[in-house]
Amino acid sequence: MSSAALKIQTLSEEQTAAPLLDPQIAAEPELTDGFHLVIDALKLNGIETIYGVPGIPITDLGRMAQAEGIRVISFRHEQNAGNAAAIAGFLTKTPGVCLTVSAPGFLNGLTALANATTNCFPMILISGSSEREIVDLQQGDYEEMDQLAIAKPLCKAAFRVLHAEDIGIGVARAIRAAVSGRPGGVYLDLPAKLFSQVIDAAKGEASLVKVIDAAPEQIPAPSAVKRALDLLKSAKRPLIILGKGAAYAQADDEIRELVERSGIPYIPMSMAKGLLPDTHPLSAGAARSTVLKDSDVVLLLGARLNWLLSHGKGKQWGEPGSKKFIQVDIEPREMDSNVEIAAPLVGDIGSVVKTLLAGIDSSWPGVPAEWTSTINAKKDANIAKMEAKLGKNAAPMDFHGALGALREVIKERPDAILVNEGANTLDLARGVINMYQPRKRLDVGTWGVMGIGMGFAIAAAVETGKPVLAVEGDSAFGFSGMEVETICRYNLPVCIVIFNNNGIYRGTDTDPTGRDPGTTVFVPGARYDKMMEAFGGVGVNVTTPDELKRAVDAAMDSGKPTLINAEIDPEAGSESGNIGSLNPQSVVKKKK
Ligand SMILES: CC(C)(COP(=O)(O)OP(=O)(O)OC[C@H]1O[C@@H](n2cnc3c(N)ncnc32)[C@H](O)[C@@H]1OP(=O)(O)O)[C@@H](O)C(=O)NCCC(=O)NCCSC=O
Repeated sequence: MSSAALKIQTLSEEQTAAPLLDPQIAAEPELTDGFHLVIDALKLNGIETIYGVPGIPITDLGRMAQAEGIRVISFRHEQNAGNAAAIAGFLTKTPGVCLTVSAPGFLNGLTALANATTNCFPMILISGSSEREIVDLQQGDYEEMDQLAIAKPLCKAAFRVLHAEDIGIGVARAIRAAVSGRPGGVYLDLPAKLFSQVIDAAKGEASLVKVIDAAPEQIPAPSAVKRALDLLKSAKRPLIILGKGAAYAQADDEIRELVERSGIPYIPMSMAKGLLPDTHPLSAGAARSTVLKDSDVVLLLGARLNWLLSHGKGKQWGEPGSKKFIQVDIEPREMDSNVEIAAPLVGDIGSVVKTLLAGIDSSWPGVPAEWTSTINAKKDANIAKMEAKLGKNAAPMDFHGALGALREVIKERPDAILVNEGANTLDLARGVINMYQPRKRLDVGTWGVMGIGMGFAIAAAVETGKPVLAVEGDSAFGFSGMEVETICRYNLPVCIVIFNNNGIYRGTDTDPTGRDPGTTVFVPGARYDKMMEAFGGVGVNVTTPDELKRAVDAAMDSGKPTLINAEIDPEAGSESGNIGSLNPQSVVKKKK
């Protein structure tokens, strides 16, 4: 029986005083209300978890959802709850739900919603909102704001439900919009009055909608597949680029087969690492510059030609006109967004890869040995260069020494989830820490946004039950650090390692006037581990890679919430990590 069925009986005083089996009461229709209908609609559509922050007007919604068996994870800030919902969507292909209060809470969640949309993560931000009548006349309601209008440009779709009988269709629209086609963020506005609207339970139940086949397969046209295969066959130096769209698709076996059967070298974008193990012989990740520059045909599989790939042009891509692109994407308008796409393949990744595989048969020409040996030579040289930097067990630690220790942790526990954010901490970890399984590396994504750390870590632990290692720059951690309390409260198997070099990029900046600290430095020698201890978790301070490895091993084995403050040399680190070239710098000297 649905939760809508028992609920509310509005009894007059005389009725309450009457005997229990009074036929007059038995004849009362069963009632339900907006609160229960929202919960029923979510449950009907397989939503098992809500990430949010309680408050007016959704406090009771959270309580009731918990009572009805939905897992409700309450955060300390909406942005972190939103990030959790977004990554839950990425991991499960079901929209992650974030629940926030009106105006300020809604705005706090909006960054995560916009980030989810940019990254193509399916997510629904449900916010309570103030009374329409007062908001529209701008009469100064509590937390007055036209939230729907504000959300619209920042997400894929935005809906408002005004009547209890429309809750079912509103939730269904939100779910379908989030996951169908290119996934993204959806906003669902639920004004406070809606929750207490009472309607007949049977009518309410009949109004619920179960979304059938929320993200239908999209099969590419045979002519488009032939065009792509012909181009791929003609290549002398082919390359596959795996993006996080490929990781999202959960077509892991087919993608692996495509790479292995075609013999084409591949590079993974950051969150596609582990789709095939980074140690795979066809991985060209350690020869990135070479393959981007020298390849002649590039198959983009769920990867977009945005800033992370230098928009598909310029020095990094070799001689102008030297490249032909095949692009696989579910969104037709992605094609030609930066350069000409010679063979657009529009469809869902799973369906497209299956059709490509059908064309890779015994007549497949294979990949010229000259190309693979060029790649292997570059790979070996870069790997040897990298190895020389790892394994230094000195204090103070540099980034490579510390990351060398963490590389071993993931090698020994390939099913653990790695969350990673920072500048140097992100860029260097991406290269050093090999991944072995799909969707195990979660990071700053398309925007390079800081602040995803604790939200991602919490959702990863909740959704997968696997141990999570969050490798955080000290600055990046600060954006969501208060959620260590949430991690302790829910006793989640999350181990946070903070690369603490006393500042952003480095810890050595100074104020030329001598008045204040430099703009990029933090309190020197801060002990982030004490934050975790304050909430009953395990805090450890380490100064060498050996100590770091021991502490992380203990945390991953015990599953206890742990925060390890890893003291990194304040001199270590470079400006903006390795994307410093994007950071404008003044060349004009100020006149005295
Ligand atoms: C833009 C990028 C996709 C591309 O960066 P690149 O430096 O060109 O590539 P990377 O993959 O990091 O590789 C750097 C070099 O290391 C080599 N490389 C990669 N993996 C390995 C391994 N395992 N061993 C040895 N060498 C390796 C790779 O071939 C490159 O060398 P060569 O082939 O010799 O070139 C990436 O930097 C990125 O994802 N950046 C996002 C950064 C971000 O969002 N920051 C948040 C902003 S924080 C605000 O400050």
